[in-house]
Amino acid sequence: MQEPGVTLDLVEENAALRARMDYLLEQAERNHDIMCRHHSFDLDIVGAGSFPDLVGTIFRQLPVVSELDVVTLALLDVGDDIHGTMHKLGVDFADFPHLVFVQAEAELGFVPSRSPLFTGPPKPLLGPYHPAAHQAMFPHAPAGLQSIALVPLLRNKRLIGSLNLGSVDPVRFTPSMGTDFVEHMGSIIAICLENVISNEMLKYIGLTDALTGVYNRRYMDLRMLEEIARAQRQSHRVSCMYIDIDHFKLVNDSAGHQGGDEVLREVAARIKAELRLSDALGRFGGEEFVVLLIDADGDSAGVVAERIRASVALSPFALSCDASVSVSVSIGVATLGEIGRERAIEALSQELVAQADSALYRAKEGGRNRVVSFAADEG
Ligand SMILES: Nc1nc2c(ncn2[C@@H]2O[C@H](COP(=O)(O)OP(=O)(O)OP(=O)(O)O)[C@@H](O)[C@H]2O)c(=O)[nH]1
Repeated sequence: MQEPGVTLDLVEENAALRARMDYLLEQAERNHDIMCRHHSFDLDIVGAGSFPDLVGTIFRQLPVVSELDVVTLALLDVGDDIHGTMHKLGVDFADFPHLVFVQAEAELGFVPSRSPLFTGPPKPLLGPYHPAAHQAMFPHAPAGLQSIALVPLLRNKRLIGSLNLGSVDPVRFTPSMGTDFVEHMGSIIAICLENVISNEMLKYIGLTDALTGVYNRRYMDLRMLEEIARAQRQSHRVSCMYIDIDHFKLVNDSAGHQGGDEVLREVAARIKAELRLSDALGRFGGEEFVVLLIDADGDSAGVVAERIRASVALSPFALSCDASVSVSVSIGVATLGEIGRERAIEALSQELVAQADSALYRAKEGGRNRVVSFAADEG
């Protein structure tokens, strides 16, 4: 027969073990849950089809998945290439207040190793949040932000940015913590970022004219179909301008091919300066540009065309060879009338460009440096 004290000890021990097991089971379930959420987050970012889709997913999901109070991304963007290209592709950065662009590696805050023995890539920095040192990485830090992790984003051992995690919990990130998990997260995010950025750059190259930076003909053809379809749905007007530099051959002959290229770039810039953000400017080839004016009737298109003509003719073009050259443009304008639903969009698009081209022909015939609008009776 056992003594009563021994039985009591066993019961207590049993209860303690049971409580410990319940705790461990709860932890295991919680970890499993976190793992599943991270797995689904990984799948979502790997599947992101564009730059805004990727950064949007990171900013939306990561704070929830990792129970963080703030997540920011800093991208190393020497020469403003990434920011500039995304802007041209229509990314609205106001949608991403936690996205930071830095021009130099030093701004990311990773201290380069002073040890001659260790020259590896930077490691994550975990610890307390100090506004003076870290505010640039957290431009909209939540009140009471206490601890942070700055995780380097590396591709082929090259720093491309940092993933910055923040918590109001002072012990969420401490210098003594292991960094395997955040490094793993950083490496997946770095691959995804590099991937979408390269794809967006390729998309941009495929849609733009390398010399002037404006859209190319392929883009304009597609955009025209899109805009005419929209105009058909919303019953607004679409106008088109065909712009051709006058006697451009003479410009090339006098200023050389390089001087001619500079003139093409400057003409594109002067045209663009007169347009609304919603309008589209493309180079159709050689010295010809086409502008698509959204929600603009014939009269307002004529006014914009006249502004463009005047701005090109107003002042000579200063060239890098110290010479300057005076240039003018001729412009043909056409507007789609009531867009009946029975007409095919492709046919309407071709007709619009052909009418602007025909008006341009008249402008050239009429003496150049002028704007001519297509008249319906030209047929
Ligand atoms: N510099 C430069 N020249 C180009 C480029 N593409 C086409 N050209 C030149 O543009 C000129 C076009 O000449 P033309 O079509 O005869 O027309 P134009 O001299 O402008 O005369 P009009 O249009 O009748 O006023 C040619 O000399 C082409 O070589 C380019 O990318 N760069």
